[in-house]
Amino acid sequence: MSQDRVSLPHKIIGVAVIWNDRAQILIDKRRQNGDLGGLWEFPGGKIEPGETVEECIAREIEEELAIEVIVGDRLITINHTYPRFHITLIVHHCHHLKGEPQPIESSELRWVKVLDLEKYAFPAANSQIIAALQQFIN
Ligand SMILES: Nc1nc2c([nH]c(=O)n2[C@H]2C[C@H](O)[C@@H](COP(=O)(O)OP(=O)(O)OP(=O)(O)O)O2)c(=O)[nH]1
Ligand SMILES: [Mg+2]
Repeated sequence: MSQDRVSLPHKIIGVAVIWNDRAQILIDKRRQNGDLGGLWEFPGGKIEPGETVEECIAREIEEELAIEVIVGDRLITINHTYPRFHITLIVHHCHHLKGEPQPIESSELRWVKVLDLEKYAFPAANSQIIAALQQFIN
């Protein structure tokens, strides 16, 4: 059977835009192997059953980066279809509280200004997040 639209898996992801006190955002580089390998992203991961998006984001950030954040307002929700799955990205602003971020599940971390985000290669779904951030700072 061919993989038509409706048969694709749907991932629902909590995504963090983590701000520091210098108005920079934390981005991570996905490992080279696997889906969207080598691209930069905002930290986050799948919402587990029974979990709110805020709980998911706080948990993923602890697991992926070993830091504590305050999860704040929602920036945007994006639906996107990749060749092999559908994705919903629920993106929240977060504030970095404590801990030095560690690249536990990624190959690299970087604090960047919103205006520098365009220098990094992100997955296709992220262009709407970056546009929302550019609007947010204006
Ligand atoms: N965290 C995060 N994921 C993103 C972004 N943009 C984007 O397309 N994604 C996609 C990549 C992944 O397919 C999914 C994130 O879920 P995940 O971190 O649990 O997935 P994964 O591919 O690393 O692992 P898995 O599905 O094999 O368990 O969302 C982004 O900015 N941040
Ligand atoms: Mg993840």
